[in-house]
Amino acid sequence: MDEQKKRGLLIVVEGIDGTGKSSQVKMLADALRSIGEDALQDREPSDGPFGKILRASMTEGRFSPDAELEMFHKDRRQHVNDVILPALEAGTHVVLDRYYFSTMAYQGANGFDVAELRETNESFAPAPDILFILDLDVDQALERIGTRGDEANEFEQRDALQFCRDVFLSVKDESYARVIDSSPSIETIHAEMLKLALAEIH
Ligand SMILES: Nc1ncnc2c1ncn2[C@@H]1O[C@H](COP(=O)(O)OP(=O)(O)O)[C@@H](O)[C@H]1O
Ligand SMILES: Cc1cn([C@H]2C[C@H](O)[C@@H](COP(=O)(O)OP(=O)(O)O)O2)c(=O)[nH]c1=O
Repeated sequence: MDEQKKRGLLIVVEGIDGTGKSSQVKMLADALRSIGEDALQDREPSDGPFGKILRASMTEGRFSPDAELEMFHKDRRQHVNDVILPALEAGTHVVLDRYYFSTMAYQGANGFDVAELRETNESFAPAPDILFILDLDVDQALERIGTRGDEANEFEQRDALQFCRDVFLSVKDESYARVIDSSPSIETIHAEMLKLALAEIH
């Protein structure tokens, strides 16, 4: 009997802007493929139709908070059904840059109830097999993304990012969560994440 193909792992990378998510997701997916694992690198907002609308709105003008939240949920439903679940069932690991924890954080900072956001998302989106929480002091993160905007904008941005950092850390005790200090070098962080991912895969 041919061996049942093992289901892929959903590996999620979260953290505030500037913690190194995009860098780490690419390095981890590349490293897994280099050792013969099937791995898909992906992101939310996704590259699907609703994700494209959301990304365009970041520069062309934001939706109202309610409309934006609905669009994130539409994007995630389509992404889960058409991309994530099929890949996992085919035995492919999905290494994801942002997921519903970012909804809890950023739409939570926008006034929505964080617990409700989690409940709504977990009613249709599978929990991750591993969640890497890239953690970094907000001021260090702002240094990295180089946005030293005008004073008012900076305080507002800093407060929102602190709220987001606290939301990400609020799930650190879940069995699938791994908090990663993001102040060391990119290579040091990558080595730690790869080791933790391989421990779950094998
Ligand atoms: N561990 C790190 N140490 C120093 N700089 C980093 C580190 N990780 C990422 N960076 C830099 O910070 C910036 C944001 O990285 P990026 O991967 O885009 O983060 P994110 O996707 O979380 O916003 C980039 O210029 C990147 O080179
Ligand atoms: C996935 C997701 C992202 N976002 C926000 C976080 C980012 O500011 C923005 C775009 O995501 P992204 O392209 O990852 O921006 P960045 O490179 O700055 O991380 O969308 C939400 O507000 N809610 C969500 O559910």
